[in-house]
Amino acid sequence: MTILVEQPEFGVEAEETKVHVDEKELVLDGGFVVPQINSFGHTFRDYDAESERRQGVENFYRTNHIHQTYDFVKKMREQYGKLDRVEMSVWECCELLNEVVDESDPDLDEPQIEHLLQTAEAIRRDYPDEDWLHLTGLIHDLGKVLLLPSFGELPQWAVVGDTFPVGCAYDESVVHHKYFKENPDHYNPAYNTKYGVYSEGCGLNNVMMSWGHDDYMYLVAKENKSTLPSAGLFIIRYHSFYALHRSGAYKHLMNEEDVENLKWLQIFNKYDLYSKSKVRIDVEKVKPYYLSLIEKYFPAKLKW
Ligand SMILES: O[C@H]1[C@H](O)[C@@H](O)[C@H](O)[C@@H](O)[C@H]1O
Ligand SMILES: [Fe+2]
Ligand SMILES: [Fe+2]
Repeated sequence: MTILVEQPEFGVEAEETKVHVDEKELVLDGGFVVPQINSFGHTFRDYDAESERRQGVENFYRTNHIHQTYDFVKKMREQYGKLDRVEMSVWECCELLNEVVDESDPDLDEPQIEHLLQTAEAIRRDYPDEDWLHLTGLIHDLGKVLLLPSFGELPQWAVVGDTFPVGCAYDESVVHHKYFKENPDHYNPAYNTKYGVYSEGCGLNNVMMSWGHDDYMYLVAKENKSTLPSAGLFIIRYHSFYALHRSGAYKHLMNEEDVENLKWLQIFNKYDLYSKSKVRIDVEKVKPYYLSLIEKYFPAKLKW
């Protein structure tokens, strides 16, 4: 089933999506209600709104932008590519996420497992036949376990937040862009031009993204031979790449397959972002369904 609304153009906020307008909220034809405000009374992804989370989120992005360099990402990819830390199932990993708090998110202070289930269940209601997309919703943020001791206890700036390419100029649409002025790559002529070390249409697969939960979870899914379709893996890998999927930056690096997959990512993003709420999901009730999907698309035990 398809959502019978036009997808917003790049850079156009969801409020402008052509849907039924009901004073405070928007109803997508599939049934999903896009709220106008988050749990803190602000519009979503408003990084300047005065709220209890604002300063912490800005500090987070400052450190993130200073430290995410080309060399750092290369090192992390090599290190984590070994997948030699933990062995466990996908569901065990979901349960671990209960311990995790994300300091980069202005819209959410609930335990992460709630967010996973809220995303997955909202997608399931509107796209009942796309079971791969339900599972993608459930697992897209599992990479945040990198914050936990057995996964190397990485600092928040190396795990969460929006992602962006390294090895070429940092685009102005990246949240709190000004802090890149403190990043050494910003002054390196090999890395600070539009293309940097890349070329027109080279494909995102050849681009190094800032290191975090997206790229890590993609690696885990791919190396453990998940049978999720390419769009599912793409969503996991680039769901935090707002500069691309919301602002349309870096499109010159995409190839044809990326263009196709981006359509699914933009659908997914609505559910990832706007399902964040205080409404709890009954974990035990939905667990059997998700266990059956995990069994369909993943081996019983994965290397992490
Ligand atoms: O703060 C959030 C959070 O870390 C999400 O998991 C990530 O996907 C978003 O891009 C980011 O804005
Ligand atoms: Fe995420
Ligand atoms: Fe998410």
